Order: sequence, then C-alpha cells, then structure tokens
Amino acid sequence: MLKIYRNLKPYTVSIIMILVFLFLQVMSDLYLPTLMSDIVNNGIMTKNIGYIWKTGEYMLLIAAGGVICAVVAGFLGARVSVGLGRILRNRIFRRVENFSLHEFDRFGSSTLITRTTNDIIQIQTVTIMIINMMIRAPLTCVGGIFQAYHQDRTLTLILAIALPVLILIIYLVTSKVVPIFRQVQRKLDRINLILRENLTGIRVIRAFNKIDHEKARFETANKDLTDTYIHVNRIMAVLMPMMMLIMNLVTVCVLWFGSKRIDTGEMNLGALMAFVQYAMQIMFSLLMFVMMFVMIPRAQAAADRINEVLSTEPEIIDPQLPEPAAAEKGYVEFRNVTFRYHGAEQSAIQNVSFSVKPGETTAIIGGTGSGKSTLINLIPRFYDADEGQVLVDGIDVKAMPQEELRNKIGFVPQKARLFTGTVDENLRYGKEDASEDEIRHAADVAQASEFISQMSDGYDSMLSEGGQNLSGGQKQRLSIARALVRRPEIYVFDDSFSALDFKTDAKLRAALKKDTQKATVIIVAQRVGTVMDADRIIVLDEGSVAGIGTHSELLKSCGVYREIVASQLSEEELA
Ligand SMILES: Nc1ncnc2c1ncn2[C@@H]1O[C@H](COP(=O)(O)OP(=O)(O)OP(=O)(O)O)[C@@H](O)[C@H]1O
Repeated sequence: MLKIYRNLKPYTVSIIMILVFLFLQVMSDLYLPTLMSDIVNNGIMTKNIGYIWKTGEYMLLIAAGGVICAVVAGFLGARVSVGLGRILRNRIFRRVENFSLHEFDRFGSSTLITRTTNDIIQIQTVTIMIINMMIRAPLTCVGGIFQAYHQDRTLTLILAIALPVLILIIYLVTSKVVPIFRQVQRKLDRINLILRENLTGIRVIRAFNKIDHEKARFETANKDLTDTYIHVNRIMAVLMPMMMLIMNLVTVCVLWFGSKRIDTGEMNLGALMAFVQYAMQIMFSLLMFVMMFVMIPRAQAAADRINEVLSTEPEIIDPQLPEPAAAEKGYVEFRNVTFRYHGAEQSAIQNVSFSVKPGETTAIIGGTGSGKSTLINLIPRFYDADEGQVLVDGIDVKAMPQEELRNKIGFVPQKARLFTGTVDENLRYGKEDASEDEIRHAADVAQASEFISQMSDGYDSMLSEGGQNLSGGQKQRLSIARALVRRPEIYVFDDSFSALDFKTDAKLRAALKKDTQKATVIIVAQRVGTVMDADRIIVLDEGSVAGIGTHSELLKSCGVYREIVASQLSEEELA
C-alpha cells in the first residue's frame, strides 16, 4: 500500500490541506460536548437564559465551521483518490505496453484487465476512507479520552475496560477476513477470464452447442465467488452488532455510575452528559478504525496485485548504448539461434542459422508447431533469443533501440488484428502522414481496393471491434495493406495468406513481388504454392532447420520438404 501511495506526490499540497481541515473539524467536534456541559451547568441549572442563548449561538457557529471543514476535506479527498486512480491506470498501461510477450504469457490478459480496473477502484475507495479516517479517528479517539478524563476521572475506568475488549474483537475479525479478501480478488479474475473467453469465442460455443456447458462453467465460478463473499460478510456481520452491544453497554454503565456519582455530589449533570458524548465519539472513532481495517486488507490485496505488475521489469528493454544505425538496409541474419519459451521443456527453435538479403524473398515452411512463428517473432524482438544472435542490418537486435528496429519491419501477424475506427485509420496505423495515393496503392497491392470500394463508405467505413464486420480474408488483406503503407525495409508475413482463395493469393503475391522488389521479404506459409517461387526456402522441422534452398534444390536434397510437397501437390505438379 505504501508503495502505491508514493504515487500521491503530486497531491502533497491537497493532502496537507485535507489534514488541516480534518484537524479543525475534529477540534470542533470535541469542543461541542464541553460547551453543552457549560450550557447545562451554567445556563439550565441557574436558569440563565442569556447564557444559554450566547453559548447556543457559539455552538452553532462552531458546528457550522466543522461542517464546512468536513465538506472541503471530503471534496479534496475525492479529488486526490480519483487522481491516484488515474495515475495508477496510466502507469499500469504504460508498463504493460512495454511488456515483452513473455510477460503477457505470464500474466494473461484477463488479470491485467481486472488489475487495471477493479483493483484500482478498490484502492480509490480505500484511499478516500484512509484520508478521511486516518487523522479523524485517532485524533477523535485520543482527544475524546483526554476530554472524558478531564470531565470525570473515575468514569474513565469504564472506557479503560471496554476499549481493550473492542480492540481484541477488531484484531480477531480482521485477521480472519484478510486472507478471504485475497481469495475474492483471485476469484474475480477467474470470472473475468471465463467472461472474456465466452465473449470472444461465442461463435465456437454456439457451433459446438456448448452454451449450457459454458453457462454451468460461469455459474460455478460465480457461485464460488458469491460463497466467498457470503463467508466474509458473515464474519463481518458479527462485528457490527458486537461493537454496538459494547457501545450500548458502555453507555449504560456510564449513566449508572455517573448518576450515582451525581447523587453523591462528586459529579455534575453537565459533566455526565458531556462524558456520554465523549464516550460515543471514542467508540465511533474505533468503529471508523474497524471500517478502515476491514477495507485495508482488501485494498492491500489489490495493491499487491498492482505492484506486481508495476514491479515487473520488461525483459526486453532498449540497450543503454545503442550501436549507431547501420548503413546497410534489409539484411537479416540468424546465427545459431536457440529459443525456449518460459516453462517449456524443449526449445521451440534450436541452432537456427540463415541470412537474408534485400531484394530476396525467403519463405519458411514446416508442419504446425515446427517453430515458424517463433522464429519470425525474434526478428522484431517480441522475444529474445536464449543463445546465438539475431542481426538486422548487421547489428544484433538487442543492441538496437526497439523503435528503430521495428520501424524497419512491416509485420503482418498470423491473426489479422484491426482496431475500431475507419478503414483509412487502420491503414494509416503505421504511417499517419501517408498520402491518399500511398493508402490506395497499398490497398491495390493487397487486393483490398475492390472490397473496400464496395463497402458503404469506402475508405471511411467503420470497422467494429477487431474488424469483426469483415471476413477473415478481408481482414488479412487490410492487415497486409497496413504493413505496405509503411514501406519498410523488411516485410514479415506470418502465414498471412492462409485465408485467401488461391486466385487472390496468386494475384496478391504477384503484385507484392513487383511492389517489394528492393525490400527483404520473409514469408511464413503452410502452402507449398505460396513458397515455391521464393528465392530461398527454409524448412523447419521440430524447431530445427531441415533444409535451406530453392524449391528444386530442396526437392532433391530435403526429405521433410519432399513429404510436405507430396502431401499437397499432384504428381504432375511435382514433375
Ligand atoms: N507463448 C507460448 N508459450 C509457450 N509455448 C509456445 C508459445 N507459443 C508457441 N509455443 C510452442 O512453441 C512451439 C512452436 O510454435 P510456433 O507457433 O512457432 O509454431 P508454428 O510453426 O508457427 O505453428 P503453426 O503453423 O501452427 O502456426 C509449439 O510447440 C508451441 O506449442
């Protein structure tokens, strides 16, 4: 929690003002019972109406001052806590944006969303409480005890017995609820995960008639969370009545012993009335403490989760001393590269070496899971190689600022990802200042012009979340066009033609060849037809290079390639 509160630095002045206003409010609260005691003793008992009016007006003034202080402190407190929420959300967002894919794999997106939303709201709520209570509760408690003692020393003994009992109860309850609140946060994560999977996979769920199964899965998680909430609330439910019981018992005892003391002339009525009020104020301040102690563990669980994200150092960071930009352009080289995913037993790629020159098309082919995507993910440094080196333009990618590296690359991922916005905005994603001609040309090459012109507003047509109002092939073509707009040195296509029909695939590759003549093109593909005319084909088998060469060379020299070809092409095509 304290670590989280370091983010409050910009609000130091506001917090000091809040503390001052709260201090004044507590002082006014503590002063009122003494004034009331004066009215009783010096006004009512002596029937001095003038004194009653005068002191009454004074009391009103003090009370009004207290209310104004409370309102200003409340207003400032709300601003500070909401501001803290904003700072934390920004920090998490910035940190997550810098995460390498390893960190994404480790956390998972559902929990990152819960941490950025729900957890921060927890912190916000508790912050308002802490700001309000942190000073008010102890000050009222200590001030109240002091004033009560001042009114009557003997009656203070009742408080000396009741307060430790209250504190013990608070301790017992909070030590029980802290771990349960941690569980609540974890269970919320699980609900979010199921919800996310259901929303994104709704088509699959319907197609497989799994609606009932998913309902049951959600219901189980929902019930689990509800049960935990009920459990914790049950414990909490005991707390309030216990507190109230003790408070009422204290009042009864104070009145009982107080009236006896008045009887014997050891105490006056005003002092007793003031004492009762101070006893109440002390108890209520402890109640406030309880509320805080109940909320803090929950916020602590949220704070731990937020701190975990904020303290996770991205594995992939820019070099301290980047190498000067290379004069060469479009060279990619793998030198004995081995890479293993965290937690995986085997390397996803082992000892891979090859080099690629500008003006060449290099294709990577292999069975599913052979490591094709893994291999090309190392070029833009989505992951770092464990052994060996990946060089772009002769410089190790680890020695290059990420922005400079990624500016060189036009990456088309396996799964076309588009963003909410117009077609034009999506195509400009990598180059905002692209001219209209550049946008249209890229769409022409990607064979996307035709379907874009058929859309209701052409290039200004809106795409829904993730481009859901487009077909798979249309999405792929837009995502290819988006990379083409940037005119990078190196194009990387990760199985980006898989959703296209053969005719469009062939037309697109022909147009692409013309358009990217001077660039370096790396294509990952499953279809032999897509890679056949590449200048160089790299055949991957279980993460290792099984062969490198042209189509005809590999047909002669590489068994794995022959098998892939045989499974896809007819005898005549092979001949
Ligand atoms: N994020 C990840 N965490 C752990 N293991 C992974 C991860 N991504 C891929 N793998 C594993 O690494 C291996 C290679 O996967 P990769 O995605 O590179 O294969 P691929 O050749 O591109 O397959 P496909 O053609 O089916 O896309 C697989 O065994 C896969 O299970």
